[in-house]
Amino acid sequence: MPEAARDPIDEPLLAIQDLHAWYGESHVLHGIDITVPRGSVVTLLGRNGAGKSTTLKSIMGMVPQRRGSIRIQDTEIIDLPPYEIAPQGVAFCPEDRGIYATLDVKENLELPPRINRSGLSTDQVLDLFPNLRERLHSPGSKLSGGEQQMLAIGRILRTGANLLLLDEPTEGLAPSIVEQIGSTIARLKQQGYTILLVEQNLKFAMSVADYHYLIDHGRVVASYDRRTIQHHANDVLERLGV
Ligand SMILES: Nc1ncnc2c1ncn2[C@@H]1O[C@H](COP(=O)(O)OP(=O)(O)OP(=O)(O)O)[C@@H](O)[C@H]1O
Repeated sequence: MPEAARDPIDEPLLAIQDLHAWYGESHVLHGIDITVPRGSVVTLLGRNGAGKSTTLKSIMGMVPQRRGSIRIQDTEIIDLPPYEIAPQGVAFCPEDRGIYATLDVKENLELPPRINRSGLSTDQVLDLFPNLRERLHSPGSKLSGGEQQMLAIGRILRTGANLLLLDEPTEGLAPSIVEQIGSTIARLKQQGYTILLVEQNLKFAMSVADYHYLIDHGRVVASYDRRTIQHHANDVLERLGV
């Protein structure tokens, strides 16, 4: 089939099948199936405790007990440790953003190792987030929530990852900053990045994503594309408990 005629869903960059995960005795994911096409933005929606963060952490190898299949392109990563998963081109931005309070913006940015040469330079990250350029020598503890989020995203762009896992990037941010994060995600998508993000803000999710998975009690209970989610927005809001 010619490249242009192919449906992107045929070319998943990330494919998760029958993923189970445990914290000790506690079985929290019960057979998750998710496909993330290359170059798409996909959201995981669901109420608190549904298993969204655990899904991202499982991809990154940060949940010690997991079973099923997680493939990045053609590589099975379910049994790999995090330091072997990152070189597959995947990076994780945690919900707490993971900014080191005593390091300044430049030091925080330059901390993670590069996994390949396609990683952005510090200058390129600062072009993407001009606010950070003005704060280059401010310690992490003095940054606003929005600046911390931009720094957290900028930091993973430096690594050279092309699959970005973002855990609630808009949480606690003012509407104007949420808008900036939305524009950044759209720009990253245009540049060819693939993004899987956890969101509770449905309006934001609908504005940035191509596909959505609704998670409840560790299972995918519904999935939507850009068009179908419009028809089910009320239903989804109810399931999010907002
Ligand atoms: N480190 C942990 N140890 C034990 N249980 C955990 C741990 N982290 C999460 N859980 C539990 O696993 C379940 C799924 O949590 P998870 O954080 O994946 O949910 P979530 O959908 O991301 O919600 P939230 O937005 O509240 O983080 C919840 O019952 C939670 O209490």
